Amino acid sequence: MELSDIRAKIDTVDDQLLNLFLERMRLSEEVAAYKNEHHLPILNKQREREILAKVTEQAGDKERYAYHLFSTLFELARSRQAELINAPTQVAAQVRQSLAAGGEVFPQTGLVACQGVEGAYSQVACDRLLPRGKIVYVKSFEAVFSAVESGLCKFGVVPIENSSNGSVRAVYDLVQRKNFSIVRSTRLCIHHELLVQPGVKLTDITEIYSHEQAIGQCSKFLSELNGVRVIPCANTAVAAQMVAESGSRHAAAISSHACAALYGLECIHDAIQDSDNNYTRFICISKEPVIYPGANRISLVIAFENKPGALYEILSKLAALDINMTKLESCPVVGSDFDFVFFLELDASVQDPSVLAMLEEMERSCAKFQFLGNYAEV
Ligand SMILES: C=C(O[C@@H]1C=C(C(=O)O)C=C[C@H]1O)C(=O)O
Repeated sequence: MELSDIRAKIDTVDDQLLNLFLERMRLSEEVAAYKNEHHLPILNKQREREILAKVTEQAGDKERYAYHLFSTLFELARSRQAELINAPTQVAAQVRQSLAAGGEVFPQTGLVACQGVEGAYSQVACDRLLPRGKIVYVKSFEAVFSAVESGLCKFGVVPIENSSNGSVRAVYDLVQRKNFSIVRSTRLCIHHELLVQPGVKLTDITEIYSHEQAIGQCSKFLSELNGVRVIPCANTAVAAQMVAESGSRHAAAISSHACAALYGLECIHDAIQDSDNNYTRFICISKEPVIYPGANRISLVIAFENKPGALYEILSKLAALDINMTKLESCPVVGSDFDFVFFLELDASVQDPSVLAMLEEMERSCAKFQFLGNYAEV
């Protein structure tokens, strides 16, 4: 048989399939109305199991394809039923409230909580994110969140991920736990330097201080040094301040070029980070959910049932809308038996009704769904 003849037959089958599919969806809409009237749950696992047992038995060697096809049909039927039955989603309500709170432009002024001291990379990020904001320095990431939570500061700035060292888990944990909203983000190119008291040589150094992230980003350089203790501290700028104030001729700090001038230190090695393309992304958080004009990036935390195809189902929704995913990372839930949450970032805006509809669908189908914000990267 010619290829065109086979394809003509496939076309006929597709027509039949489509009609049957539409008929199946229509029937599941009827079921939805019945369930609504009788207060029954959408999911009926037993019924699905029975159908799967029957169709896989009838499918012979195509058993696993039939399983996949019918699992997808159930998913679509349930999703449609949820659309018809469910009360409005939380994400829709949150988006409505956030857009209303957003006003015309991103605020130009306000107090911003920033971890560290003058010269910290977070301070550079603060200047970029809110050029006319007034910085309040605090000791830890947690303290940034507390300052915003208590209303002391309108905004907080924290690092969220680094291009060579991955996500800053502590920050992701805080954003989730405390229900904060991301309202802006920025990316800084980070160059680390080794700073010492004037005149100190590399061979004099026995202790190097820096923040854990910076230590991780300079691992190659550090592995080539002998007899040196690497000591984590709160911040790269704090490390420079400590070396300056200690007056020690055996201590060095991994810190920024700006901190050398700020704390009267000398750079004896520059660009010591593993990669020249070393970027850190910082986010600006606020207590209230707000979406400002120009928002084009969405951050989410989701979790779903641990079953084959679960992640695929989520990703297929994005593919269907041609949405670019800029981040997908799985993280174990602390204290659980290998439960995972996923961090997602999308190039999308909730102003697009199809994007909002997709988020609602995700919320309905995911065991956990948290909308962290829709914001602009500046
Ligand atoms: C359509 C129904 O709702 C859901 C979808 C099913 C399906 O698509 O066949 C089966 C069971 C339910 O989980 C139903 O209850 O019959």
